[in-house]
Amino acid sequence: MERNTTFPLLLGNHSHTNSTCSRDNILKTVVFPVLYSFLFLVGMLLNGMAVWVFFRIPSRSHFIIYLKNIVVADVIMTFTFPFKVLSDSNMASTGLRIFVCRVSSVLFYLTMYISILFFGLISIDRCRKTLKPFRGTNSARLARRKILSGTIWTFLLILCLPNVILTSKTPTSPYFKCSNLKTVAGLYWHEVVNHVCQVIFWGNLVTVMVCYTLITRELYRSYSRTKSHSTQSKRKMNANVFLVLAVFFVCFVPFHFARVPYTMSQTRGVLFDCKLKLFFFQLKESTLFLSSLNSLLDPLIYFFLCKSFRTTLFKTLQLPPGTCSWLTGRGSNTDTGSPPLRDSSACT
Ligand SMILES: Nc1ncnc2c1ncn2[C@@H]1O[C@H](COP(=O)(O)OP(=O)(O)O)[C@@H](O)[C@H]1O
Repeated sequence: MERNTTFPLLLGNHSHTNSTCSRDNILKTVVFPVLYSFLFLVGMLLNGMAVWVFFRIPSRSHFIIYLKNIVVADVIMTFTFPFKVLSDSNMASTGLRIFVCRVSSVLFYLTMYISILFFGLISIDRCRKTLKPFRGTNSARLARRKILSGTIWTFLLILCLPNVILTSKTPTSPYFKCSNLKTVAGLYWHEVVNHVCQVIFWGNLVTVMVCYTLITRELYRSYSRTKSHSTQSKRKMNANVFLVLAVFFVCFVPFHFARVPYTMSQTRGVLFDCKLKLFFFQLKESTLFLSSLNSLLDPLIYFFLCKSFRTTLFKTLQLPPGTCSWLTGRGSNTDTGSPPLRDSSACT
C-alpha cells in the first residue's frame, strides 16, 4: 500500500490503492460536481449582474471600493468551479488535473481570503459609519483605500505563488492528490500558507464580531431615541445588519475547523491511517463547498446592505425604487431620507 518511498513522512500513502480508502466515491465524483455546476451557473448570473451594476456606480465611498474588490474575487472564484467539476468527476485529463492543483485551486483559495479580508474591512467601515455617521471622505482617503486594496491583492498573490511554482512534480500514477505533486519545499510552504490563512480568518472573524456588536448597540440606541420607525422595520434592519455575520459564520467557520487536521494529514501523512485521511478529506470538501457558497451569497449582501446597488439595479431593470422594500426593511423614502439614522446600509 505504501508506494511512495521518496517522501514517506511528507506524502503519506497513496490511498487509491486501497479501495476502501479511495477518494473516488459518489460524494466526490457526482454530488459535489453537480452542486458546483449549480454554483457556477447561478454564481455567474448573480455575479455577472453585480459586476454590471458596480460598473455603473462610481467608487465614491470606502464601502463601494471594498465591495468592488469582493465582486472581482467572486467572479474569479466562480470561474474556477468548472475545472473542479471536471477534475473531481474524473472527466479531466491528467494535464487538466495538474492545472487544477497548480493554478485553479490556488486561485480559488486566493479569492476566498481576498473576500475574507475585505469583509473585515467592510465591518470596520460600517462600524465607523455607524458611530460617526457624518464623517465624510475625500479623494485622498479614497486613493488610500485603493492602494490598500492593491496591497492586499499583491500580498496574497505573493503568498500563494509558491504553491503554484512548487507543485512541480510529475505524477507517478494516474491517481494522484495535489500533495503528491509538491516538492518538499512545496509541502512546507503549503503548510505555512494554511497557518497564515488561519490567522487571517480568525483575525477577521473577531474584527467582524466586534464591529457588528458595536453597530447593533448603536442601532438600538438610535432607535430608542426615535419613535418614528415601526418595530417591524427595526427588526428587519437588524436582521440585515447580521447578514454579514451570518454569511461569515456559515461559509467560513466550518471550513477553518476542518482545514487544520486535513492539512496535517497532507503534510504528515504517516501519522494518519488512510480511513482517517479520507474522513478529513471529505470533511474538508464538504466545508469547502460551504465556503464556495459565499460567491453566491455575496450578491445578496450587496443587495441588502448597499443602497446604491439596489437603486442602480432597479433603475437598470426599470423597476420602481421602492421595489422589495418589504424585504430590505426600508421604503424608498427612508433610503434617501434625512439623515439616515446611523443606517449602516446607505453604502456611502
Ligand atoms: N490557503 C491556501 N492558499 C493558497 N493556496 C492553497 C491554500 N490551501 C491550499 N492551497 C493550494 O491549493 C491546491 C489544492 O490544495 P488542497 O485543497 O489542500 O488539495 P486537495 O485538492 O488535494 O485536497 C494546492 O496546490 C495547495 O497548495
